[in-house]
Amino acid sequence: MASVLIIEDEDIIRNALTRLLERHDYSVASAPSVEEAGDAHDLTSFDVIIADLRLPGASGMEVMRLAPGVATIIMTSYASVRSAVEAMKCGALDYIAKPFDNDELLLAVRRAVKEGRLERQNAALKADLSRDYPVAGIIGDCVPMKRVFERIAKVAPTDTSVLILGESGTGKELVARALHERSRRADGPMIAVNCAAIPDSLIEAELFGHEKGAFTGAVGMRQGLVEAAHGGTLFLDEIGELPLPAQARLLRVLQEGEIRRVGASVSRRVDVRLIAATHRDLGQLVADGAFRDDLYFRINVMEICLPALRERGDDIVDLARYLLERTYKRLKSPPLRFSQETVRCLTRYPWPGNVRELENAIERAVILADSAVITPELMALPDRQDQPREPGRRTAPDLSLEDYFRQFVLEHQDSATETELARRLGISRKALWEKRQRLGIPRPRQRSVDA
Ligand SMILES: Nc1ncnc2c1ncn2[C@@H]1O[C@H](COP(=O)(O)OP(=O)(O)OP(=O)(O)O)[C@@H](O)[C@H]1O
Repeated sequence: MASVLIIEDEDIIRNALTRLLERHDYSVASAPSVEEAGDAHDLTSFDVIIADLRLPGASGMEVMRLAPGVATIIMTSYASVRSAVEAMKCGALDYIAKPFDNDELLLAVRRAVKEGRLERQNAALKADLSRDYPVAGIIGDCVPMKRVFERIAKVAPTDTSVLILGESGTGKELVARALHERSRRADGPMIAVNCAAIPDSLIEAELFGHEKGAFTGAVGMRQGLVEAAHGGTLFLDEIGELPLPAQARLLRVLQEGEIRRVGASVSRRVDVRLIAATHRDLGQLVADGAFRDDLYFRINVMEICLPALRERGDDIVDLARYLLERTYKRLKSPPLRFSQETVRCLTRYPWPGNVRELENAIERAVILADSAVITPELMALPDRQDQPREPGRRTAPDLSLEDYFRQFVLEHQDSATETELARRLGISRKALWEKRQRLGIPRPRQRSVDA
C-alpha cells in the first residue's frame, strides 16, 4: 500500500483529501504545517507528499529540501500557478491547482507513486551495483583496472587527447564516457562515432560536414559530427579504420582548432576534446603507411590500456554478478544466481569478445532460465575444464584465443547469421570478416546471402 503525507492548513481540504485517498487504498498521514509534519513523521519514509504552497510557517517548497528523494506534489490556488511552476523547477514532480477535481488528483498521486518508486529503485540499483568502485558503472578491482581508474581520475579534468587501447568489448566507450563526465566539458555534448561502421566513401562528409553540391547527392549543406561536438568531447572509436584523407582533416582540427567542411573554401573554429580508441596496433599501422605518424603523435598524448577480460582474475565473477542483476532487473525476471559450476566456468573461459560477450551470454541465460540458477549450458559455456569440445580436438585450457575464435565460429556459423555471430563475439561484422580472412575460416555456403 502506497503511503501519502498531506500537509495542508485548511481542515476541510485536509480531511476531504484524506478520506478520498483512504477510499482508494492509500495509507494516509496528515499535518497542518511542515514543522508539525516533520515533528510527527520521518518525511523521507513516504511514497508521496502533497503539500500546500502557502502554509503557516515554512512554505510547501521546504518539503523538497527536507525530503529530497520523495515525489512531491505542490497544491496551489489559481492565483499562484506561477509559483507552482517555480516549485516544479525546484524539483516538485507535479502541481495541482485548487479547487481540484478528484480524478485529476488521484491520477497525479498514482503517477507520483510510480515515478517516485522508479526513481528510488534506480538510485538503489546504482548505489547497490556499482558501490565501492572508483568510477560508478565500471566494475573492476584487479591491478590493471585500478591503474585504469587512476588514469581516468588524472586525465579527465585536463583537455589532452586520450587514446584508449583494448580489445573489442573491453569497455573503451564506457571509459570515454567517464572521461567526458568528469571533465569541464561535461555539460557539453559527447559525440561517439564508430569509424569502422561508416563506409569510407561517406566518412569525411559525416565527420566534417559538407557544403551544398560538394559531391553528387549533397543536396543541402550539412554540419558534421565534429562540429556537433563543439564545446564537448568527440569520441572516435576504431580510429585505426579512418581513411587517410579523413586523417588529414582530423589533424587540422587538432592542430589549428579549425574545421573545413567538404567543398568549403573557408574554415570554422571548433573546440573539441578528442578521445580515440582502437583495438589495433596503431604503431604497426603507421609503419605500414596506413596511419599518419603526425596524427598518431597528436592523439597518443595519454594512453589508457584496458585489459582483456580474461586478464582480470576475480573481476570476471564480480562483473558477471553485476551484469546478471542488471539484466534480470531490466528484463523484469525474478532474481537469478550462478551455479558453482558456472562461476568456475566463467573464470576458465577466455572471453574473446570480452565484457560484451559476457553481457550477451548472460542475457541469453536470463531469457532461457526457467529456474533461479544459471547453469553453464544456459550461457553456452563449456561446462567441464577437461571436456573436449569435439572428438580429437585439443582440450579447452590448451586452446589459444585464435583457436577459440575459430572453434566458436565453426560451431555456430551454421545456425547464426554473420551479424549474430559478430554480436555474440562482441565484435563488428567488419572485424569478423577480417578475422575470417586472417585465420582462413571459410564461410558456410548457404549463408552467403548474409554478406
Ligand atoms: N568494467 C565494466 N563494468 C561494467 N560494464 C562494463 C565494463 N566494461 C564493459 N562493460 C559493458 O560492456 C559493454 C561493452 O563495452 P564498450 O562498448 O564500452 O566496449 P568497447 O571496448 O568500446 O567495444 P568496441 O571496441 O567493440 O566498440 C557495454 O555494455 C559496457 O557497458
